[in-house]
Amino acid sequence: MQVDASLHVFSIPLRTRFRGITVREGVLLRGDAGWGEWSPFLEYDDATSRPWLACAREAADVGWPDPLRSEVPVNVTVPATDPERAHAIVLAGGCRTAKVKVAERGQELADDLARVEAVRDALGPDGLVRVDANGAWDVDEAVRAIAAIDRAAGGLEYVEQPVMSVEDLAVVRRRVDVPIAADESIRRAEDPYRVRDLEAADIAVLKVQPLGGVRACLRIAEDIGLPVVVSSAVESSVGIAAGVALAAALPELHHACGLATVQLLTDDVAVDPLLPVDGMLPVARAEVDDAALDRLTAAGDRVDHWRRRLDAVGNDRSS
Ligand SMILES: O=C(O)CCC(=O)C1=CC=C[C@@H](O)[C@@H]1C(=O)O
Ligand SMILES: [Mg+2]
Repeated sequence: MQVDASLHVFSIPLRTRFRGITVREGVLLRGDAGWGEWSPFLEYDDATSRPWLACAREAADVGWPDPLRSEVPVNVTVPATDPERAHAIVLAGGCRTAKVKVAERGQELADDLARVEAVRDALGPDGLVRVDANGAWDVDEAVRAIAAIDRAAGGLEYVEQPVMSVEDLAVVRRRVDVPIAADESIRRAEDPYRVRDLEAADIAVLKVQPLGGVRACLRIAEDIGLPVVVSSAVESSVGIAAGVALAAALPELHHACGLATVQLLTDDVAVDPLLPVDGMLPVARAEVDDAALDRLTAAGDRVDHWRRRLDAVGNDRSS
């Protein structure tokens, strides 16, 4: 049993391995405005994890700006899995846009081509296919792979972070016809605005936890001057609600968002999990389900781990 009822450590297995993880852990914090989620990935250091905490505190203590829309279009997220599974995930997802992971370590370009072909087959000709390489290619690999994947997909909406550095991103953007989206070049960069200054991307992917919350992201969206795709960090519905709040408060939203990732989890902490209906998520806070909290409570040593981590990040004032 946990002592502090306003703090809860959860552990939820994933359906399919995603970004190297099979279980999602994090902390739910309750404040005057409701629940917030703090779930920096396990390998992140204290400084990297601090904006994630600002996002959780905004949710718990203050709440979010008023929404400008009542629902948000989303993509189904397809892990770097085999074509049959990718096909089934897209069919089950019920979305018109699919985001497909490519360039996974240990796989070949042929694996990516087979996966995007299967995704296109499942979506039909009118759906949109986008891919995310998480910066795994060098410039020449990216140029070759993007052309091949674009053909296999029957046309790509965009490619997210094909190469890691923002300088290389700018070079790739000038050598391919497919639009470029920046993710790590914004959320992991010392200066997110170099993407704008180097004209390195056509689209900005914004994630509320790594970038410090809804208000912080609204400022970035305004200053960066690019169309925005709000994407998740594979949170429970409590964390996803913050991303939905950002997508709902953006003055303009032209693309589906990467916020349907509760589908990647085997369970959730909410009474009504934030799952898409006809490719749309409702703009709503997640109501936490006490029975789910009990069911999904992390083991004692993991609770201790997260409490220590929270103390370190909360008390560290070095930046
Ligand atoms: O954007 C989506 O469809 C889902 C979220 C997603 O892809 C990611 C969430 C968290 C970590 C990342 O590896 C990954 C991404 O790079 O965008
Ligand atoms: Mg990405």
